[in-house]
Order: sequence, then C-alpha cells, then structure tokens
Amino acid sequence: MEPASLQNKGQQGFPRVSVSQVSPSTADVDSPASVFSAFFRADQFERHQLWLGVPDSPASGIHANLNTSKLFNIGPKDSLCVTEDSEVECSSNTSYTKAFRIGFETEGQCKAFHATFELLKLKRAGTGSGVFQNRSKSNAILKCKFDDKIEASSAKMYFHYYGQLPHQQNMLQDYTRTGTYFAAVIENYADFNGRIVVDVGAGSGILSLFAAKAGAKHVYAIEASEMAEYACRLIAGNPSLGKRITVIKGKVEEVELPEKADILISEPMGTLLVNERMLESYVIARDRFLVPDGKMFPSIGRIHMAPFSDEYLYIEIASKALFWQQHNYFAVDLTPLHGSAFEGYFSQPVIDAFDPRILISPAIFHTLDFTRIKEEELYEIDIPLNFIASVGARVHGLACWFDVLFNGSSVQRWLTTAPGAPTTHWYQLRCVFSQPLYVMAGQEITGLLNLVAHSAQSYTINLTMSAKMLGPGAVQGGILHTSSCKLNLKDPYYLISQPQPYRWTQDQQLQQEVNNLQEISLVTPEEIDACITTD
Ligand SMILES: C[S@@+](CC[C@H](N)C(=O)[O-])C[C@H]1O[C@@H](n2cnc3c(N)ncnc32)[C@H](O)[C@@H]1O
Repeated sequence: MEPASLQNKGQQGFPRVSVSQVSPSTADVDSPASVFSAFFRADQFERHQLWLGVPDSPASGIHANLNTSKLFNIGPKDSLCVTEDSEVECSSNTSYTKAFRIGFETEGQCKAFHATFELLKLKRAGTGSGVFQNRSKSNAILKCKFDDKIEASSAKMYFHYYGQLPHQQNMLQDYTRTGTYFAAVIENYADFNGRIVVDVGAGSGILSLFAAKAGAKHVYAIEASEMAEYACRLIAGNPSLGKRITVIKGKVEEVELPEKADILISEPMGTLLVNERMLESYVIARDRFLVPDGKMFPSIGRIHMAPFSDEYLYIEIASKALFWQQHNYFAVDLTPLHGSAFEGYFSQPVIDAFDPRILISPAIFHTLDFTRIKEEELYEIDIPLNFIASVGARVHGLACWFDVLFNGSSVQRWLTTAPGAPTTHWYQLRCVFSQPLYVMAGQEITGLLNLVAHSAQSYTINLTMSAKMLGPGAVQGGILHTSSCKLNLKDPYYLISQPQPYRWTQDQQLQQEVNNLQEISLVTPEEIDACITTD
C-alpha cells in the first residue's frame, strides 16, 4: 500500500537510475550505489515529491519534497539532489540534511529528469486542472488547450479507459495495427537510428520500444493516463531498450521536453480516423516538439467513402423501433414514440466489417496531411461527395474507412482499415439513411459529409446525398431525390457479430503480416540487429 499522503495524483517515472547517498557538506559518497526507479508524484495537496526506490515497495526508499530540494548537474549523466527533511520551503539560508547522487544511463534521461524536476517545482496547488504557472515565462498563466476544448467528464472517462491494461491489450492484439507499426519502424530504421523521438500518447510504451529497437538515441514517451506507470514498468523490464526511453506523464498539450524531436510516432486514429480528437493532440505535439521538417509516423491519413446498398442492415435497424408500434402494451399505446425511436436508431453510425461487394460505386478519399494541417482545421471538416453508381440500387447510406501512411525514407507502408483487407479493431463505419435513395446505373450521386467536432472528444456527422437527374436534367444540375442524416460518432452501434465473409482469424492475420514483412522487408534480421545502438 502507498502511504496515504502519496496518492496517485500524477507520476512521472525514470525506470533505472543509480542512487548513492552522499554527505551534504563534503559530497563524499556515504553508501554504495543502488539501482532504483525514480518517480515524481503529487500528494493530495499537489505538493510534488521525488521518490527513489524499488517499484514493488513504494513505502521504502528515499522521499524528497520538491519544495525543500534543489538539483544540480554534476556531469552530463549525473545529478546531485540536496534536500531538507522538514516541509519548510527552500530559502537561501536553508541547511540541507540529505544529499544523494543520481546517475542516469543517458544524457537525454538526465535532461528530462532536470526538466521535470524544475517544471513540477513551479506547479502550484489551487489553480485548477491543467493550469499552472510557468515562472520562466514571466509568471504567465499557461492554459492547457486540451482542457479548454474538452469537457472534464469526457476527458476523465477517456483517460480512465486508456489507463486500464485490457484496453491497451485490445490494441496490442490487433496484429494488423501493431504489426504494421512494427514493420514501418524497423524497415525505416534509418529514420530512427540516432534520432530523438517523441511517442505521442504512448499508452503501454509499445511504439517507444519499437523506436528504441530501431536505434533511437532517445525516446520521450508522453502519456496522460495512469498507463504511464505501466509503461514505466514495461520499459524497465526491457532494459537494453528502456535505457533510451523516458516516460513523461501528462498531456502533450502541457508537458515540457528538454529537447526537440527529429521524429514523432503516434497512434492517434479513432473510428473514422477522427474520433477521440487525438489528431489535434498529434498536431499540437508537432508544433511544440518537432524540429522544422521533422518526420511524422504516420504522416497522412485518408478517409475513404463509397455509397452502399444493404437491405439486411436497413431492416435490422428499422425493426429495432418496431417495439414502439404496439398499440396495446399493458393497455398503453406506444405508437406516439415510434417516430422518435426510429430516428434515434438511425442516428447511430454502424460499426462492423462488411463485404466490399455492397459498395455501389468506386470509393473516393479525403486526405488529412498531419505534417501541414492546422489544429483548428480539424474542428470542422467538409468533404464534398461525388460518385457514379455502377449498378441500379437502393442506396442505404455511406460506407467509410481510413488508412494512414508511414512515409519512411526506405519504405512507404500503409495501414489500412478497408473492407476486404484484414480486419482491424477499427472495423469500418456506415452512416445509414432512414429514407434510402434510389439510383440507376450510371447515375451521378453528389453530396456532403460534414464533420463537426464536439467537446465530448468526438464529432457530429451531417451527411447529405442526392441522386442527380438523368438525361437533359443532369446537365442543368437537377436533383431527383435527396436523403440526409445526422449522427453522433461518439455513440455508434456495434454490429460485429454478423458473419464476415472476408474475416480472417488473428493467427492468419499475424502469419500474413510476418510473411509480408519477410517478403518486402529491405533489411535482414541481422541488419536490424546491427542498427540497434548498444551504448
Ligand atoms: C490509441 S492509444 C495508443 C497507445 C499506444 N501508442 C499504442 O500504439 O499502443 C492512444 C493513447 O494516447 C493517450 N493520449 C490521448 N490523448 C493524449 C494527450 N492529449 N496527451 C497524452 N496522452 C494522450 C491515451 O491515453 C492513450 O493511451
């Protein structure tokens, strides 16, 4: 059990440091060095403490209150921390009663430790979440952009979700996803070897470990949820890679880094690419941490769209509202609510893996260039639609999926969530009309997909599609029939139990990934191992 005064209100960790107690007056070493983990933590009064010890016994070890401690650089990888046993604020005449030398495995870790130490010393209680004073900027109050845009209740649930191992496991077990990231990083080790990397939203730290495996000089793994602590433990358990990784707990919008990154790696994609609004954090991280012309993995994302016809899906959704057509439900007429229930079911986007043969025209796509797009441009996205129907059909709505590109210097690799490709945990998404549209083969379908971000970390989807007139009317731009719908991307309907003609087992997917990797990999396993720095 943790001491009561050290509740988990925020931790930042450095998994492997060597610590020796020294005399505060002479700086002579008093004790042999121990290999400890170092954590910064806040108590319930937002007073930050540095704790050095063994993760499994948090009550033991060395505790230093940052208010009464000072940190000095005594070498590129060595620091001296002097601290007072009492709670009294440091002043010029403080006599320090404890001192210890902290040795880091890399200079990057040492710099990150100092940056975190100084930043947390500046944080003050009572200014509200995400608001802190930064003395280095003339006491200006820096407000965290994330907290301005996102409802506190949504953020709390969101980071609570990602703070749990089963949800990280779910992503790790999507072998198409994780395997594609692994392949993209290792095949492009030249982009990582000897570079400073920032992992934006590191979760379990898996992408940081991949980057370190590809030879990164140092990786800063930024993670806002409690998963940061697990990431520390995973990284500490992989010491040959972990010594080049620093986990920083906090939002990318508010943490400080000791140096700029040559390359960002992240997995910020949600359903329909944009759900969760994490792309905005990715773009903010680019503007805050990336050197000019630095690389981003992934660098672009594309939303693909095509009209579909699926009578079974339509009937399934419509029939859910049939309950409300009863005139005599325990002697009560439910029919006045049938219309609302019917519209309600059609306001949920449907998520499943469908057979691509339901698409009635070739797909179009809309590109988001993560290297250039402004954060504000993600608040509202307008995508004009234009299709030519390949067959005559009843169009039940718009089917969407996405892909992202790892534009490596050696290999370009796409991670796709397309129908017919190996299924990912994102599946595909369909917006279904309550009033379908009738089209003939060759008929033009126009429309607009409008996505408006909301403060619950998702989007409102406004979709309109029109069948244009055939013959002379088409030339004049005449519209025969229009259907529209408004959906909440935050509230999807998961329909993933239906038979999947193209679904593979995960083992097959994994095997396929391995085969792909072996077939197209430009580097041999020996070359991969050779590229790993062993400092
Ligand atoms: C989709 S998960 C990816 C996790 C990990 N990178 C992986 O690929 O397995 C996104 C992670 O980013 C974190 N995250 C989201 N927004 C963040 C932000 N603004 N600052 C820091 N972390 C954030 C979440 O808590 C979550 O763990």
